[in-house]
Amino acid sequence: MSSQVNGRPTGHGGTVKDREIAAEQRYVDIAYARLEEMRADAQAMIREGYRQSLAGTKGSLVDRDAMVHQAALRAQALDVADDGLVFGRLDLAPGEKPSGEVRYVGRIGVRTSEHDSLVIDWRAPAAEDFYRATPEDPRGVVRRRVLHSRGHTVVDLEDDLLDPDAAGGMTIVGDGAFLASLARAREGAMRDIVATIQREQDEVIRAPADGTVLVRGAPGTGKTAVALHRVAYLLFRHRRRFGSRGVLVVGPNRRFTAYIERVLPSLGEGSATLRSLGDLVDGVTATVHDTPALAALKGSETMAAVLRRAVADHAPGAPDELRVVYKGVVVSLDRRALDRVRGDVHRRSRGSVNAARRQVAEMLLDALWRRFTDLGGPEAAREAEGAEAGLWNAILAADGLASLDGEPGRPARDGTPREQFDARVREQREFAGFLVAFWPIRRPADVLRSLGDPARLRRAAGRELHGDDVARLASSWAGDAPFSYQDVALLDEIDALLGPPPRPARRRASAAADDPFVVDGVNILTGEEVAEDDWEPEMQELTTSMERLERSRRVDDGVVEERPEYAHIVVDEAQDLSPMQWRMLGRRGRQASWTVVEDPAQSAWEDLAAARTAMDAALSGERPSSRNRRRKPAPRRTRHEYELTTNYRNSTEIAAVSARVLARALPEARPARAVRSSGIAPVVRVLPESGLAGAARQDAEELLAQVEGTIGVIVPFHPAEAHDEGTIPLPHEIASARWDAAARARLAAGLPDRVQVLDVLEAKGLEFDAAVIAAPETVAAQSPNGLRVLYVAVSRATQHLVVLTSEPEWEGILLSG
Ligand SMILES: Nc1ncnc2c1ncn2[C@@H]1O[C@H](COP(=O)(O)OP(=O)(O)OP(=O)(O)O)[C@@H](O)[C@H]1O
Repeated sequence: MSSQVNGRPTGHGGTVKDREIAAEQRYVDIAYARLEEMRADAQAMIREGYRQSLAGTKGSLVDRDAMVHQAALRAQALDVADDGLVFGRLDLAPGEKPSGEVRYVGRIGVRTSEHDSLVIDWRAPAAEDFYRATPEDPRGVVRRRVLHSRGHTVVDLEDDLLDPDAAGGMTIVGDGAFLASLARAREGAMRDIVATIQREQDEVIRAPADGTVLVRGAPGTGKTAVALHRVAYLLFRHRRRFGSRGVLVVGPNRRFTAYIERVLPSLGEGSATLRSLGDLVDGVTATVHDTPALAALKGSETMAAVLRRAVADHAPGAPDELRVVYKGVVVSLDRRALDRVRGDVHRRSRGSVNAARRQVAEMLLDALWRRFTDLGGPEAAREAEGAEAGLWNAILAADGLASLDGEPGRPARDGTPREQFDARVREQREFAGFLVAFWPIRRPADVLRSLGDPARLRRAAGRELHGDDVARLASSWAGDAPFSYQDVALLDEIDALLGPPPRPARRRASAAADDPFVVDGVNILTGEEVAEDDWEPEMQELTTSMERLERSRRVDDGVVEERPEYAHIVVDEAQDLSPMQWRMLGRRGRQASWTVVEDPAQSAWEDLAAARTAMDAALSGERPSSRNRRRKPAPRRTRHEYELTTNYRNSTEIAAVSARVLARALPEARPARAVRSSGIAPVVRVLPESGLAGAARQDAEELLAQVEGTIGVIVPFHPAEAHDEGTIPLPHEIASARWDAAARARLAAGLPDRVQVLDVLEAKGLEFDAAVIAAPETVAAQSPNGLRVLYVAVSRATQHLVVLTSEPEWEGILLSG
């Protein structure tokens, strides 16, 4: 028999619950005392590592680095565990131990100095029952207890009785702390959920490490939370595999990555790389979104072929004639001849265009030699040479010296005529200058900007783009308009075509002596002076691969030299990725396993089928092709699919509003089940359009008094200003002009930080205690998938939802379906 209590007074020593809390506190104190000792050990190990480095041998340097690195990671994990170290307890049914075994679960594993377990790491197999046991399938667990702590202090408890028959006299304490924890105020940054992970979520977190895990679920079902906990799990269970090559987590925008960035460190995992789709390419940060129509164009796979042709076109400003003089004969290559050389090099060196200058030089020499022989050059040269030698011999004879032919040591006839020709041409300043201008090292950004010239873009477009599309695209890249989120994927595509520039040619002078392109100590292909001194790689200190990835080297002109590849990639909000964005991710994970989380019902992307095909290619490690020919399908990797069904974010009241929007956007889709009622009814107010912004501000101010946490004011999307030039705005674009950056800044002016004013695209993945949605009618009309975008907006709030509209029918749509 067990007794259920909700904090009933019990005379001495407070309530039953107080007594239980006090008992748990004693255990937690022991765990913290041990944690303190473990920390001291880690610090001692770091000191020992540095002491060894003073010994100074190369071997000890490596040992020292490894030791310090491991100890530093350990110390970091121990620090993280300091807050809420122990959060769970399992009482198992009596088995081998007559009274039943007790297991404590926490953020990290803690053992006594005799190696007995005090706390089990939440990711360890022995902790699985904590998340998986249910009354239907108790898995040997009689009671599951969640401990809520503040710092080192246990402040609350909540029990689940899973096996009443085995409970004996066990005390069960419970007052719905889990539901209460869902209603807590949101602080503007996502928190970990280790203490309350639910069974269906745990199955995803601990899913097999190979292949792809694909997770679907409606807003608020914990997809993001689960994906992040899975990263912590994978790094814990497969540290060698995932820790060395790294894990990449990709979110839709920077606001989102800022929102989730604390979760992994709070789980003790600081090593994963977190990037948004706008800053995946080093050196570029997207700040704007394109209009839906433009984004659809830029995101479509057609762009791959367009960019391939753009890269193969001549560089802006490239000379269209090459002239050299050899033995008095002028040899030149005209535009057609140069185009042939360029085309040949591009065909052979796709993916390493920037490093192909040597090939270009060799092919130019071939073409020049052919031209020279066509001109009858060798005979002319022989005559010129004969005349020249005769002249010299006459001068030498006058001085009583031997003739040139007899001079020892002078290889007057060094090499074949062709070799002599090449050597003389390479020495000419015109040739070296031409090479650099004809085959400059190109940066992806310059190539994309060059497509701001409609004539150039038209050449690259071939028959793949309509005239209007060419005009729209060109105007978006002209001048110094900021790069958009979709542009980042295009820059990565160009980068993949260009490849890295030639590696710095620091090589031994002896090797350089054999290189025909080193003329007078200068490499004419790179302009570098060749080092005189023997160069050997320095003794490099041991670094982790993460450090190497983060250092992914860049040369002065901004070309990315190495594109990191990861062992595991997590893609959040995957329903919004365009085919070109999938190609960008695919390049970073050819050997990777993947966790992909998505909600197709929240997709703003029109051509989902094309995005699916590109996703499949990326996930299977297929090398993207830019040709239209059929891809050779790569072997399909195992795919594990999951669906999350409970909405932990929205109150049932708000979930009902979002379900109505979903029913209009996608009648066949199923909303998730919300579990918590707030008793607060959503509000829809109808106002004249001109009053919407003012009312939104006023509502935000009033909500400040009603919620402790964050407030989101979500307004229609405003396309990048620069992209509007010269195009006639559509009716909904006129309306959206009211929500430009200046208008958003006015709306936010003077309000505290916990109020955020953001557009519907930025709101993806975020959540707030209260949300004010302005102009749903505009959001719905802004794109073919406008209703799905609105569905995202209305599903952001945990407690209060206020919608402001100028169209009276929206009141009915949102409140009564
Ligand atoms: N098991 C849980 N215990 C406590 N809170 C949870 C749990 N699962 C999810 N939550 C909370 O629910 C909220 C929604 O989670 P999350 O943002 O991961 O959902 P999502 O499915 O990614 O939503 P969206 O599709 O809107 O991006 C978060 O505040 C998260 O912390």
